[in-house]
Amino acid sequence: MTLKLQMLGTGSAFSRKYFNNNALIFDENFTLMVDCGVTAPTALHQLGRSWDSIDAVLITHTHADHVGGLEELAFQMKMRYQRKIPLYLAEPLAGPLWEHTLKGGLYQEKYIESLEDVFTVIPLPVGTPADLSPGITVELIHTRHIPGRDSYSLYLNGRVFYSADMTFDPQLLHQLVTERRCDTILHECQLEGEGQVHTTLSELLSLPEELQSNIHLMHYADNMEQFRNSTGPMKFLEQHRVYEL
Ligand SMILES: Nc1ccn([C@@H]2O[C@@H]3COP(=O)(O)O[C@H]3[C@H]2O)c(=O)n1
Ligand SMILES: [Zn+2]
Ligand SMILES: [Zn+2]
Repeated sequence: MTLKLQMLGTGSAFSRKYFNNNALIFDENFTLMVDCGVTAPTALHQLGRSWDSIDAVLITHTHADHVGGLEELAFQMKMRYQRKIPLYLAEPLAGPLWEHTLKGGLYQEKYIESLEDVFTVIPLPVGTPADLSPGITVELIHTRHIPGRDSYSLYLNGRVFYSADMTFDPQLLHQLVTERRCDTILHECQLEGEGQVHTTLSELLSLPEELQSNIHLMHYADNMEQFRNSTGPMKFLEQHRVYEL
């Protein structure tokens, strides 16, 4: 079975052109949504897909460009489709996701009083692969993003690294490629300025060229076109295009 990737959006948090950096990862049998930001409902609509076509959602961390569409997903599944889909996430994210992000919009006495009332909440282990479907395996890797907040990257099917939001970690990238057979890296990329909470293009360009040739860039700003010829062998992922992983 071929694993496929379709980005619902490829933009940075405040992008207006490219939408939030959310993904569909799918094969013939199963569609996983990776992060569900503010723009995810519109992105799905533009693709002609309904919420009902999503089998599960996975959350990497609780910034709005990654979880801001979950309220609609929860309401639509609960009221329109009468379904509870799996919500995969690292266990430390579950409390904050409900208490700090979703409760304000979703809470209803005796109807929606917890995350479990709208999703089948499935905590994922960190550092150990878990089967989400017969063809999709995910290992969470705890990575640095915002001090004092948990955030996770994904290692898919033992060969594809999905950075989500993270600061530069060349050691991890080297280790994945040299010791763990990683052949595809989908990496966030801050095009300009210092990388306080993200990984910059300059940092990625400091990696060996062979490693760069495995990297596809995402989570980029609206002036991406200005950098088209400045990324070495790295290519920008495009919103809505279907890639075989
Ligand atoms: N210390 C911080 C915290 C946040 N931010 C910006 O807010 C965005 C939240 O979503 P993101 O995709 O993680 O990108 C963050 C920064 O743009 C930032 O630039 N510096
Ligand atoms: Zn983000
Ligand atoms: Zn973030």
